[in-house]
Amino acid sequence: MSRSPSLPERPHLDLDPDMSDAERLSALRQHVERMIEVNRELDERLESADEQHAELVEEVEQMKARNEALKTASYYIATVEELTDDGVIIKQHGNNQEVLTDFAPGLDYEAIEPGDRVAINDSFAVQTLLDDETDARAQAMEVVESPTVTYDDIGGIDEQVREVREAVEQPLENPEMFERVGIDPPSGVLLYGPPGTGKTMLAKAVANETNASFIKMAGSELVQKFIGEGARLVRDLFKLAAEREPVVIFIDEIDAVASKRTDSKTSGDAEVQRTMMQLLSEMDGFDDRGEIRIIAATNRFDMLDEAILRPGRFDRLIEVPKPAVEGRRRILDIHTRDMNVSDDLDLDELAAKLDDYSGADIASLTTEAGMFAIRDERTEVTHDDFEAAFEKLENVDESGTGPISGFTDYQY
Ligand SMILES: Nc1ncnc2c1ncn2[C@@H]1O[C@H](COP(=O)(O)OP(=O)(O)OP(=O)(O)O)[C@@H](O)[C@H]1O
Repeated sequence: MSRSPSLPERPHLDLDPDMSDAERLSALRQHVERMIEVNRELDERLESADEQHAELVEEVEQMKARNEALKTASYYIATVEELTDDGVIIKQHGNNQEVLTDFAPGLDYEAIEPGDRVAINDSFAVQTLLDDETDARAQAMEVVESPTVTYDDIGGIDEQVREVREAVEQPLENPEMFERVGIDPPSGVLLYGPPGTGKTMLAKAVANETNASFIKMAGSELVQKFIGEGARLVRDLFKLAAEREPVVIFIDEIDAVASKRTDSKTSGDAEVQRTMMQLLSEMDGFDDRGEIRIIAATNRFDMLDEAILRPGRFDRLIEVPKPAVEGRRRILDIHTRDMNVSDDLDLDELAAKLDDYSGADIASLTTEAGMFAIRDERTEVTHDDFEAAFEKLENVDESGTGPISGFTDYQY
């Protein structure tokens, strides 16, 4: 907005004592005329300032309304195809529907170009331009430069740790070994098993031990939260990985994007298919990708489309089960090692009774036991606290509202 020019100068009346009456009269007349002129100029300025004020008030109202709308509504994502005199042509992601529409009031349409991604509302009006920082890419992926989880933090699944190290660590650290032997390293590793058994930990630990970055993407989010963007995000995921080598890509809940084909032809299914095809094509072009290893996880092995299990894709399958009693004992050890526990704590006894508990369940149990001590204003956690925590979690489970991940339904 341009600044207003300075105000007109106030007229000055200069009367010389030697002036004749006629001269005085003429000077006064001129002064009055000049005053009228300045007054008129000021009136005009005032009017235009009023107009500007009204415009600004309207703009603020529009911004407020847009802000509110942005805060409350959920939008669809579209790409701008063309800006025409009649409006803007956009193509909605997901269903590829092309629509001639308009911009919401107050949107700076000059900043928008074909190819830009925008958010549109139910009536297709363009609500906002999505810039790279608010981009779904940033939200959909968790990037950890150097994860801190180590193999020592993982209990009860030593054999799985060994297999993952062999499939992921060796190709990253010792690629020439595979060349010399003349075999391709396993392409992708698929960890399957019930929730909360340490699959994510395992992927993070292997990234940590190989000094690789860790990029996580959740399959369920791809299809539920970033509707219409799945394929693009998968492409972005591999692009980002290539920028960050060495890197471990972790795709959690891969069943959400790679489940068996269903017969229905809904656009949702087509979208999931597109996302999976993109994933497969990225994996097929994987050989020459250098130091990128890919690990996926699922609780629903039975749901997976066989296409993703073919050689060159997820060709190393590792089952991560719930821990047996020795595993539970080890996990209890790990989760109590930084706790201030009393001498009476009998972890063997606890491990024996935590039948069907996952690692995540055991982690909740130890936190819960600590909470009992805190409630009693004690700093030492006793065996009874663990018993009380156990009772509580068992009851929560019976009422069906529990936080216990291992007790959720799964098939694998
Ligand atoms: N084997 C284990 N050893 C030690 N802690 C474990 C183990 N498994 C799970 N945990 C605890 O449970 C938490 C969740 O585990 P994690 O996210 O690795 O499970 P997951 O198998 O990836 O689960 P989901 O299938 O639900 O994604 C961990 O942060 C850790 O505290």
